[in-house]
Amino acid sequence: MRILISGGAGFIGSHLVDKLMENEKNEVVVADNYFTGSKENLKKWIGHPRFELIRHDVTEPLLIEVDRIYHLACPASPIFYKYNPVKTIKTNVIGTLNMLGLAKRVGARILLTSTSEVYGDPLIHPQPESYWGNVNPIGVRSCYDEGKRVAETLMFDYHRQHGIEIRIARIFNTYGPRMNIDDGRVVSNFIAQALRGEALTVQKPGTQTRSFCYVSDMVDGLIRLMEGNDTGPINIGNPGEFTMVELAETVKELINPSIEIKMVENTPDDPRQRKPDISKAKEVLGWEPKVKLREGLPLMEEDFRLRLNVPRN
Ligand SMILES: O=c1ccn([C@@H]2O[C@H](COP(=O)(O)OP(=O)(O)O[C@H]3OC[C@@H](O)[C@H](O)[C@H]3O)[C@@H](O)[C@H]2O)c(=O)[nH]1
Repeated sequence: MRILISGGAGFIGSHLVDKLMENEKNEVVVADNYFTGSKENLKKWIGHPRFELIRHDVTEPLLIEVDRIYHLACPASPIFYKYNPVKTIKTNVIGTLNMLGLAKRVGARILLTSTSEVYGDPLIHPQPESYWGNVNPIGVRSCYDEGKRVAETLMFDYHRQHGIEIRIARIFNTYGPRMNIDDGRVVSNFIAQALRGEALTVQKPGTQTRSFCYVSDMVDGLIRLMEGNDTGPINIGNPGEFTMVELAETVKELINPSIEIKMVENTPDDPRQRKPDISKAKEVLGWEPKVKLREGLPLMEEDFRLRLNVPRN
């Protein structure tokens, strides 16, 4: 099978490449513009006969013969997606149109990685796929959450109008090795701060919650969804829910007990609670996450120690 991964040089994308390359029948093509992804994440595959890496921005059309498209391309960290919001919404809308156009032309099945952010600041907890969400259409996060909502709409319209085979995953907060050190998301920030001996920056009020999924579980869920029979949307996330203060305390305990935890200002529209209802993923995909936060954090710590050159004492 020939498989295209848009955004495949990102941290989730590159773990997906590793998993798909294990199957000798797969050929993998990655298209990435390297805005947040990097060649470094794929260096072990460069030159491999079943692997190809293209510098490509999904807001431009791509002509290529493939059987499967994993459409991941889009900056995912709030700092990066808010940096150039017009570009973010173009990536979600024009990028998804281009990927759907390609799927239509070559008859490929396409999977969109949507997001838990489609639920906005949710009024239902935990969030099932049937919940329509509580999203601010004109806020600073809208380029991403409304962008992904339009991307989901486009997927279903191409499915209904043109019979394209679609799959939609709603990804909840994901972490693991190869995240950018300066990614800006909370787990990578806290681990980098703990290793550098800096205070952990908990954004106020600190009682907001997130549920963190380790990247290998995420990749397993995405492949099951692609190869299964259900269009989705399906939540893929770990239901273990933590406040940001609890997360900071856990990182402090596991990585550097001598650091401080300080409260800092937050950004607008930060969702107050988030936890996936994964009953559909269990039932339809036979999927549930295996790696607990206390197991995943040390794996990420190892990777960050190497890249930050902070050896264990
Ligand atoms: O240094 C920090 C960074 C973040 N935070 C807090 O940690 C929480 C999580 O923030 P992150 O930036 O890691 O991620 P968010 O949950 O806001 O968004 C993420 O959600 C799901 C994914 O689909 C998206 O890729 C991403 O947008 C927020 O409440 C934020 O205020 C801190 O307390 N300190």
